[in-house]
Amino acid sequence: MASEAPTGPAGSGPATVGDVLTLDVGAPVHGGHCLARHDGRVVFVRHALPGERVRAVLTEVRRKGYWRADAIEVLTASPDRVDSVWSAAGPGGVGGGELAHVSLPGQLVWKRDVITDALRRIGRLDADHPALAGLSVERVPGDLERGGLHSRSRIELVADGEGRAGMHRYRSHEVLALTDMPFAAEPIAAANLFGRTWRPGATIQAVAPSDGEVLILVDGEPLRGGRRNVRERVHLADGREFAYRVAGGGFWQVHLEAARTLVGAVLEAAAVGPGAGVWDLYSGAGLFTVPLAGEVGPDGRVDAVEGDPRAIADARRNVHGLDQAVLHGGDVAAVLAEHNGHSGAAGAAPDAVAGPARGPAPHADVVVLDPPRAGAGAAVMDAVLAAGPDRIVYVACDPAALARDVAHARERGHELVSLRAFDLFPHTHHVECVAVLTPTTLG
Ligand SMILES: C[S@@+](CC[C@H](N)C(=O)[O-])C[C@H]1O[C@@H](n2cnc3c(N)ncnc32)[C@H](O)[C@@H]1O
Repeated sequence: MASEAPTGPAGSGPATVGDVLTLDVGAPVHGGHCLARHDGRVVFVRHALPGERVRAVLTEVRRKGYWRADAIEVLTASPDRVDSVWSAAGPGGVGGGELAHVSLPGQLVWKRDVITDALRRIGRLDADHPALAGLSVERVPGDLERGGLHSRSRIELVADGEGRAGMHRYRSHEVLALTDMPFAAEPIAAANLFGRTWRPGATIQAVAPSDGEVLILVDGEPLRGGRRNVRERVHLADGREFAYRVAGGGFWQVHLEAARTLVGAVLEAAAVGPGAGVWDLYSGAGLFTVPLAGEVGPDGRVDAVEGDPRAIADARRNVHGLDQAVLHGGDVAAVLAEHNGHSGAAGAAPDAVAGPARGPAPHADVVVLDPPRAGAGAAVMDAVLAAGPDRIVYVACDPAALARDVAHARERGHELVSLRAFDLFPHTHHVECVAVLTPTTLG
């Protein structure tokens, strides 16, 4: 049973999980929490908003570190507070809907503030850095009309001990059964995932591709047998269209509008023309590789590096007929380290799977990189800088990792010259950035 702990500066005794505190909530921080303090100690509070006063139950207590808490009662509400669009993701519920109690405009402000904070604190950008000055998080088409719901072409569920589809409780392995998943695209919502039983413990993946029927994989196997891949089509605003084969359980941008939005933003940021040399790192099934190969044309070259063999197999098919696209399978750091100091022709990059040369070309005019949440890291960033690009286009799903890599590049003579951010995960803390870095010695 929760107990009210004193909120004064002294004499509160050892705090324990379940204690309830009154907290004045401060700025949002990366991960979907807001910052508060209790007796000088940092408390990361979920389900709250900046400026609110809340009663919050402690969910994690570190003797010498920070605490975590869930807001369970709002004493003074922010104007951005709304009724949660997904109560199952509320206090004590599943993870993945940590901004469901925030208005859609408020979510954009929240995410902008988190990006700005990360780039100032971790990236060491000045408060008035031009890339931050005009930053606003862009909403993608359809989200306002749908209230930020039904935008995901992919969801993953887990069956509980009774075979009911659900998701993990936040920061727990416990599965909570659900009756729906309001972020799933309509074709997935219509697939009756919650109206049947599954093998207890099974992982259920549902994919609604832009071209074709919903695919359901249970522990990686197609529910009804047959195909494991889906077809995706990406239509750009200028009328161009690209087609892809993608492994059902493999990586593809999740929001219905994400692939189109990011390809458009990357092509604009990369600004490559015929004959250019491009590296496309963490290239997946070739979402950027295919259009970049079109931009550089037959006289250019796109070296794509990807570690997942399924994605590389799909990419090989997706770049069919584009001889200027050269695929390299393997860990990005290993492929680039192997290449370092070798010419493309003489290098021995691990598992070069297509094209005339065995390693990425030693020089790149533009490097596009789209790493996983952990970011690229120092070794990859050093290899990117060593390729001497005029532009680095960094697609980031984690503002803190982006900020670390930006700091590394800035210490080595590159500057962040533009930054866009897209809300591709409404009602969650996630946000996608497209950053451009250029050498300070240029121009
Ligand atoms: C965020 S996804 C981007 C994929 C692609 N750019 C897209 O937008 O569809 C990151 C990709 O990096 C790959 N990856 C993750 N870590 C890697 C590593 N160390 N080396 C090579 N590829 C890696 C994953 O398999 C995944 O395909």
